[in-house]
Amino acid sequence: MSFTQTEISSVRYRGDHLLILDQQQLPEHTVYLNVTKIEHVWDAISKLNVRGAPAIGIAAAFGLVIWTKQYKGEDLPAFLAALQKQHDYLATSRPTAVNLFWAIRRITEAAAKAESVAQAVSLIELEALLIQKEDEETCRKIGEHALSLLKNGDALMTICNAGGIATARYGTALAPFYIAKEKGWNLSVYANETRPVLQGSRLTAWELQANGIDVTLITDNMAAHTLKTKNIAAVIVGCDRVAANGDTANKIGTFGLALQAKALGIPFYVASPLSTVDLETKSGDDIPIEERPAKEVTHLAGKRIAPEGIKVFNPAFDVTPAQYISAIVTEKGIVTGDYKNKLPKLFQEDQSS
Ligand SMILES: CSC[C@@H](O)[C@@H](O)C(=O)COP(=O)(O)O
Repeated sequence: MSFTQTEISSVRYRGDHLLILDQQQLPEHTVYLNVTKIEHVWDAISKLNVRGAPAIGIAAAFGLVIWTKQYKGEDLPAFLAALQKQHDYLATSRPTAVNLFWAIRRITEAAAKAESVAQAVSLIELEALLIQKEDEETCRKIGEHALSLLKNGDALMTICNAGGIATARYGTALAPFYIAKEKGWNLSVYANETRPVLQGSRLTAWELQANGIDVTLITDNMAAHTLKTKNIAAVIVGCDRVAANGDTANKIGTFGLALQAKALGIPFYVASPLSTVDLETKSGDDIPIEERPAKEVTHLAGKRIAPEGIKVFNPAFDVTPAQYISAIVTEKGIVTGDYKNKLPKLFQEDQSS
């Protein structure tokens, strides 16, 4: 199967239903789930059919949209109270990626401006469409900024999937590869397979290969050796939540990569939309880390690979302390060091522009 960046779309809004690219079936099958109910959106987020911080936010926002389309009633306060309940319900689907909470809050805030239920429904739809459109623009800008840290011919390393299918388009950490290709540059990337659920091998390798980008797959325990021997210019990763002090939660294994990069003197970059920066979370210690079912560790492709009854620890994310992060690349530019003082300034500029 081959596609271009224009065709990649993790969430497609179709008025009364959503088409969600089922990322659990990739790379074997490219299947869109037909989603007609908010409960299905909750399930799709929780079961990783749609995953990646921005895509989770987009799916949740449209989940509220399809709920409004089924709502019967003309009383605005009752509608807003019911909307808040649906907001709170979706907020329980996954805990770490702050884009989920950011997006559904934007939806309830948009609805609060309405003077009738009909107007609220229309404002909610517009807001969800805007969140999706803005994310595409944001990702492109992140890609352009990230590229300014790189040069033609560089080899990089990444983990998990922070690509087009984790966002509206382009991705965050993978955006520079797409922009580089447009410019006729040659960037190559080593993708960590990303146990336990293999977003690196199933998604990143698939997405980049389908777009003609030079990608080499490695298992997670090959990272240090690869960094040391393959002349890697930088590690670039996405993120699920950046705390006010720059500590960053991303897919489990990211912290290990940051430590390895530091030990080898290789820059470690985090690609982050401002929607993933959470100034209300003071430090990495305050970021809730999702723990997922043991079966993700004890089984591979449905086959048991560990003894029955074994104890399992399965954190989905880890936190890289700010001191290991060479730069955070946002749509508003690149921030290096002193994140605590510099990150809030990006939001101030955001409001004045
Ligand atoms: C642009 S996506 C950024 C992050 O959400 C990504 O790196 C990641 O860790 C995703 O984890 P996942 O558990 O697959 O949702």
